[in-house]
Formats: sequence, C-alpha cells, structure tokens
Amino acid sequence: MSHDAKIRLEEVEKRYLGTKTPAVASLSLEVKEGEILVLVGPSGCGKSTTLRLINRMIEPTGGRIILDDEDVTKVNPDALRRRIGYVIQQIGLFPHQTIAQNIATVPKMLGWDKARIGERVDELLSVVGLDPETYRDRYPKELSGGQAQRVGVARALGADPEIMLMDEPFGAIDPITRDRLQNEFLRVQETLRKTIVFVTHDVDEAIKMGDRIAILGDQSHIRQIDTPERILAFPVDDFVADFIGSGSTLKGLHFEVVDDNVDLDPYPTMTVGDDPAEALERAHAVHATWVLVLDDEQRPLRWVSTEELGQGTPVTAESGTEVLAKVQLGATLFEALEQMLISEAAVAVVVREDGSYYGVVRLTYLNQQIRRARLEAREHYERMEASS
Ligand SMILES: Nc1ncnc2c1ncn2[C@@H]1O[C@H](COP(=O)(O)OP(=O)(O)OP(=O)(O)O)[C@@H](O)[C@H]1O
Repeated sequence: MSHDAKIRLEEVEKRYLGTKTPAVASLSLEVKEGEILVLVGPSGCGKSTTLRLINRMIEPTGGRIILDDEDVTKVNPDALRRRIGYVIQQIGLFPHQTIAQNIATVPKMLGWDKARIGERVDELLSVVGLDPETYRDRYPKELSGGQAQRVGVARALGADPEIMLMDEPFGAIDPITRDRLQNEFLRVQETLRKTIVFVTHDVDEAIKMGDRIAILGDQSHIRQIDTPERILAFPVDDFVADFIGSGSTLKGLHFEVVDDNVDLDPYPTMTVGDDPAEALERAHAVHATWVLVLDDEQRPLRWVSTEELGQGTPVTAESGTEVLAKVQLGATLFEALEQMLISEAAVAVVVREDGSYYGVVRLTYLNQQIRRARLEAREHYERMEASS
C-alpha cells in the first residue's frame, strides 16, 4: 500500500442478490489521505454502490477494504460508520429534531458530554456558514434546500470523522446555491483536510471538486483516474473523451494561472503627456496597432491606436478608448481568455494587486500553455505504459 493511502479497495466485488452481473466487479482503488477523490460515470455504472461498500452499508461479496492499515472487511459495521461521515442528496434530517439535535447525532452516540456537544454543534454551524444563534433551535422544515444541505454536511462532520463519503451532496440544489456550497465546501476542506470520496454524475462538478477524478464505466470499471488537469489534457480513450464532452481545452484553462512565472509579452506603453511620435515608434518596432496608456502610478487607462498617434495630437486621460479588460496576477487563464475576447487590442492586460501594469497575455501564450499541458500528460501516460 502506498504510504499516503487512507482507503484501499482490493478487487472489491458486489453482486446483488438475484442479479446476473455484478454491480461492481473487481475494483481496486486507493484514496490518498486528505484528498477529494471524485467518482464520476454514467447512470447505473456503480458509483453509489462503490461508495456504500466503503462504509459497508452494502456488504461486498468479494475482495478487501482497508482503512489505514486495517482490514475492515469483517469489523463491526457500526463502529466503522462512526469513523466515516456520510452525506447524501436527500440528506434525510430527522424532521422532529432541532438542527442542533440533528448535528449531535453521532457525538451523542459516542457518549460525549452535553457541554462538548453544544460547543461542537455551534462550531460546525459556523463552519458551514450558518449562524448558530439563528439556526440551532430551528427544525428542518424551517430551512431552505441549501441550508438543509449545509446542516447535512455539518452532521456528517459531527464526530470529526477522518473520512467523508458524499453521494451527489449538492445534486438537488439550484445552480447558484450549488456553486456557492461547492466553494464553501472547498474552503472548509482547505483547513479540515478530510479524506473524501465524492460521487457525482456531473463532469463539471467532478473537475471543480476533485483533487483526482476516477472516471468509471460499467461495473465501476476504472477507465481513467488522475488529476482533472491531466484528464482534460489527455483523455485515454473515446469513452473518457465522450464523457468529458466538448470544451475540455477551455476547461483546462481553469488550471493555469497568470503568475509571476508567466513570461509576459512586452507591450508598447506610454504615460499621459508623453511624446506621441516616440510612442508611435515603439509601437511600430513591435508591429503593434495599439499603445497602452498608463497614468502616473502606472495603472492602465486607455488604448490609443497608432492611427491616432500618427495624427500627432497629445495623448490625454480621455484619448482613445478605456481599458475595460484587466486581470490581476493570480487570475486563471480562463479569466484571461474572457478578458482577451472583449479587449480592444485582443490581449488581456495583467495588473498587480495595487492596479499597476504588469504585462499582457496573448492568445499565443494560451496556445503554448495548452500544448505544453497536453504534451506533459501524453508523456506521463507513455512513461506509465513503458513501465508497466
Ligand atoms: N439493491 C439493489 N439490488 C439489485 N440491483 C441493484 C441494487 N442497487 C443497485 N443495483 C444495480 O446496480 C447497478 C449500479 O447501481 P448504482 O446505484 O451503484 O449506480 P450509480 O452509478 O450510482 O447510478 P446513478 O448515477 O444513476 O445513481 C445498477 O445497475 C443498479 O440497477
């Protein structure tokens, strides 16, 4: 077992009573400590079954399940489930219990004292972004769908489990709330660092949430397992390519950022009041049709065309057109592309945190980055193949 694996499935099989083919056949899989592994695949491929095999809500009919170094295939499943938080789409809060009582379910089972439980409930409500004062004494029917889902996450975190299993946890929620819950959950995970197995059928959710993604075919057969970035850059076969769908190149731009290492192109600039003839010369030297006008503090202000400069009129803070498209250092290349598409000069202007000019990103840069990511992913798989 590799040293950082928290969960390991070894040739796990589930054959439901009375069915001809197993729902999960000979699945071997490792989940690393502190990662979010997303299981994604078409409906009926066995994602939920796989998830429930891990905490033995479903008993395997073959293979072994190992947590840390312990074979838990035969241990008492109740004890196992206390170590593992579980969140599902219809979170199933107990309707006649308050939010606090719902969250306290597992700590109570574990025999924690009242004061410790009370503190824990308040802490967890804050973690999931609900004010304890307002929400702890409410009942589930007094919550919106998104709030109930947060309580579901808080309840699963109740006894501070090392592992969380999440089955389409944000499935039945409107897209805006869903996006917010996903972001909040990722933020919480940054500090909690739980080992998480997350099931979804939505490839975009998988790309957003996963440190790694396992793309499953029938019977939970792993078709590809890797970082989202590498899967997008190099789908190993048509099944994976079809599943991730069109636009994978664009989605890959979410994983690259404009940082200090980005070797940005020089672009002709001038400051308000500079000699237009000199600025024109600089623009001609690099075959640019636009010059970027900066203010005294080096902040991008306007685009002035070489045509306007050629007329020799002085450049003021009102010349040309306003620079609308700017991205900060640290923005993703996806954001840079969006800015580029609306920019007068078809480049994204990059500024530092204080708003001062840093450089520009051009389409050629994006093209190079995409090609580099593809090549790296291809080489990675070629090396893997050669060594197997
Ligand atoms: N209790 C059961 N008895 C018999 N077959 C079952 C049972 N539960 C699930 N199955 C079958 O096992 C297969 C895998 O089901 P599972 O729910 O794990 O798939 P899934 O990938 O989670 O699907 P979805 O995305 O639609 O929820 C399916 O063919 C399903 O019909």
